[in-house]
Amino acid sequence: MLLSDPSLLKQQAFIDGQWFDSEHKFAVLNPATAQVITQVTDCDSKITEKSVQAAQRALPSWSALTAKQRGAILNRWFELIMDNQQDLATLMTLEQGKTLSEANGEVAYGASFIQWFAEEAKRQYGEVIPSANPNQRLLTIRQPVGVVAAITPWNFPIAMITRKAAPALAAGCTMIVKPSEETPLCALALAELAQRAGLPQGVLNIVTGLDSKAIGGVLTKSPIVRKLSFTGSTQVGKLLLRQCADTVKRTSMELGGNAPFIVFDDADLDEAVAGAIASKFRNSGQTCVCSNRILVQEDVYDQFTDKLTAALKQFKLGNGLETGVNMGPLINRAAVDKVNALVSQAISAGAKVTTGGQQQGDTLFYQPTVLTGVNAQMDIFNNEIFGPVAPLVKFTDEAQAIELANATPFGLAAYFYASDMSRIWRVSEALEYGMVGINEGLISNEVAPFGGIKESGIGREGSRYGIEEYSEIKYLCMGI
Ligand SMILES: NC(=O)c1ccc[n+]([C@@H]2O[C@H](COP(=O)([O-])OP(=O)(O)OC[C@H]3O[C@@H](n4cnc5c(N)ncnc54)[C@H](O)[C@@H]3O)[C@@H](O)[C@H]2O)c1
Ligand SMILES: O=C[C@H](O)CS(=O)(=O)O
Repeated sequence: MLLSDPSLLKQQAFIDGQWFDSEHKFAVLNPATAQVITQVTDCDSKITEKSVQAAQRALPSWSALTAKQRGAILNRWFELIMDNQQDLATLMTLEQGKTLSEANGEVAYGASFIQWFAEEAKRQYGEVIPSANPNQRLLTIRQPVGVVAAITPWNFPIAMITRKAAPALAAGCTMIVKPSEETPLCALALAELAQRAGLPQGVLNIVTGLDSKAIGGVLTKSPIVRKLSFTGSTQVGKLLLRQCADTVKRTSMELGGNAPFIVFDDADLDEAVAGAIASKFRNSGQTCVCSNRILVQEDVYDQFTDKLTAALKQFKLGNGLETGVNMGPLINRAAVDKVNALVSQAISAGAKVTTGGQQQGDTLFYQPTVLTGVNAQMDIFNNEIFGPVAPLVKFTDEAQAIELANATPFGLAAYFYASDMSRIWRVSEALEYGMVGINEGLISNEVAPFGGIKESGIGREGSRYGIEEYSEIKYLCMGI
């Protein structure tokens, strides 16, 4: 085994502080080799119901702790995650495929949310409101939402869980997490370290299973669950929003993206190429904030294309465990098929390949690819690629760039490179997105509000706003 602490490899669900087995299991595959890593408990609706009951039982005592007491346990969890960073990164590369260096980065990024919200817990202030009635005194207090369910994706198997669990637990909530069936191992290892940190039983529960519809059905229909925090595709997000309506749950939705990356004629082209590579090819193009359409002003289009193509020809595709590999495989066959279909349709509609454009044999590896001559009528312009393909679109002026950038139902992240300050203000304000990178391709961190508008989501994660998603404001009116 590749782990220095093999006990971090867990195969059972984590419910009510116990490792929970069942007769049914499912295989976790290594996308780089197609080999089975291990088998994991396949939870059904009944087991999911047990996790909801466990979270409900744990709520009174957990929420009764002071914020400082909860923060101390979260800080210990943070320390244990960082102490075991290498093993967690190895587990991540094995089950998700990203390179070890990216996996190490994600472990630290994921842990940073726990460190941040361990402190934010202590700053959940209420307020005294000047009364208009001399016989009344008015104030507010903050209280935890209660039992929270989280459903998370495979592309960031640690960070997408801690970005929810950290603020929820800090606020005094208890949580049931259903990780992606593609990447349950990191979630279970997080639970093991939470238990070592002293997190009381039932506060955090991990329900692993193939039947996400059944598990999600229990979590969305239970009146005990007061909030659903979902990260995943817009299609599933819409479904879950509908399912939450019957019990009027609070929701946080971190959904799909279709990020424009605009290169104006006054951009530093070398900086723009570096930013495009960082925002497009991270995690093999499988992030919600990946550049999905690269819009380049006509005067610099050919120069930018040549620079980007030359840089990508240096990329080394391979098993993320190997040193020197820049990019790993896609997560599964469906992901490769989707990228193949989008590239084929673009080429048939007139796009040209300057590098890549091929799946590597019958594997899950797809070459880093640049397409030129892409237009807004192509499927690749209007769909989230979720793969290592950079479609280049030529534009004439600023107004056309903004129109093209805003021409999708999504509004998560956008990027642009320019040097004129008036343009930077105009474009920043005109882009219909929750987050904008200006001369920067990597924008995610624990201190800033992460989230989208339109069909990219509801709410924010990280930052001082992230904990508000897990607390309720109670108004107290005191007659005197
Ligand atoms: N906005 C963000 O912060 C963010 C972050 C990461 C990923 N994403 C988005 O997630 C997508 C890729 O992740 P994915 O393939 O895991 O997404 P997905 O929507 O297929 O799955 C996400 C999670 O939902 C579960 N799920 C699927 N169908 C369900 C159902 N009917 N009921 C209950 N649960 C269900 C899955 O098992 C998984 O745990 C992309 O669209 C990406 O943009 C968004
Ligand atoms: O896939 C979306 C995640 O939120 C990625 S990150 O937060 O930008 O690392």
